[in-house]
Amino acid sequence: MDTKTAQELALPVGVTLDRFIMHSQSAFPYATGELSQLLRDIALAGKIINREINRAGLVDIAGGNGTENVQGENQQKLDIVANIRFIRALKNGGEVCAILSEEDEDIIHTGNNHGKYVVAMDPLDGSSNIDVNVSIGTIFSIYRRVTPINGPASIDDFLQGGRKQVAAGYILYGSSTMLVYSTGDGVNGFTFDHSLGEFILSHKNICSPAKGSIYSVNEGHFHSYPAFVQNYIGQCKVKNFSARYIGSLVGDFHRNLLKGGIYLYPSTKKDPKGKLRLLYECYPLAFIIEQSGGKASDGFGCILDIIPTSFHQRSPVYIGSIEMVDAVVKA
Ligand SMILES: O=P(O)(O)OC[C@H]1O[C@](O)(COP(=O)(O)O)[C@@H](O)[C@@H]1O
Ligand SMILES: [Mg+2]
Ligand SMILES: [Mg+2]
Repeated sequence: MDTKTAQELALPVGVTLDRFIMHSQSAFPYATGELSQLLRDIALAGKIINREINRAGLVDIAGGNGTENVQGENQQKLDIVANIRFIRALKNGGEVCAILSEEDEDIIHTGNNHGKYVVAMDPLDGSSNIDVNVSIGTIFSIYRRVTPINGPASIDDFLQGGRKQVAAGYILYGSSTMLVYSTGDGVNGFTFDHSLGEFILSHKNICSPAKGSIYSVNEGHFHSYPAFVQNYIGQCKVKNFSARYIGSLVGDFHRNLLKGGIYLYPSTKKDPKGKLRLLYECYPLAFIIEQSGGKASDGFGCILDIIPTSFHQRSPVYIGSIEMVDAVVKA
């Protein structure tokens, strides 16, 4: 008979997100728990959206909705479902006084005027991949409000600039579901354990490798990219780098964050400002990549130093391993 120790018989389940948040909070003696609660609300919304995504093909929430968002893009049903689920979770959580979403033109006031935080979000990233079972995600960015508590939030709360984010992250709905975030003290990743219904710490203190050999860019637009980008793509081919592009920013970003690589969405003749949105795509991922030792540039300077002027403004973005981002802007 093979006798096992208690430890072997009952392997620890690992550190739950809840415990990790509590532990991180205890490092800040004056913390009052609102940001911790907000992170839990985001995790809850992520679990609900994950469930909706997993069963989208079984219930009638797959495909287009026949409506357009403020960007003039055709909304997928899941774009709208994810948007509603996130807004509801943040409203009910009580810590967020206002939300800016890719799917809505203007600020969404939650009615929690006592709330200290505002959230900018891309509820469903990689919409073109929803119906074809390719990884998609949610991206979020959190600011402490600058307008007085107990009054309504305003545009000033959202146009503070990327370096004023107090936390940011994403949820990746892929072969596993992961929540990756930072509160300015390193980057950690949590994998969703369906059987427990818990996010469990699986990637502690993620560091972006300084070098990489993966480049992610839509080469279909090659001829309308600026010369330095065309040069850089040429250099990647000469060096036999691997081209990996799934068309979901969160999925491409996450792979390159772990393995080393660069994601590029340059300006094009059609979109001189690029495609991606500064406040809820570029800023939050730039926050994560800088916290992990990588870099995010618009081709001229750091993404986090761009002064924001409008809710849905776009920016070219080159993000990933520091030596690769330095190389593209010099190409
Ligand atoms: O089809 P393209 O032009 O390569 O663009 C793909 C990019 O656009 C996006 O889908 C934009 O995000 P949304 O899906 O949230 O609108 C990114 O996820 C992706 O990297
Ligand atoms: Mg997006
Ligand atoms: Mg989106």
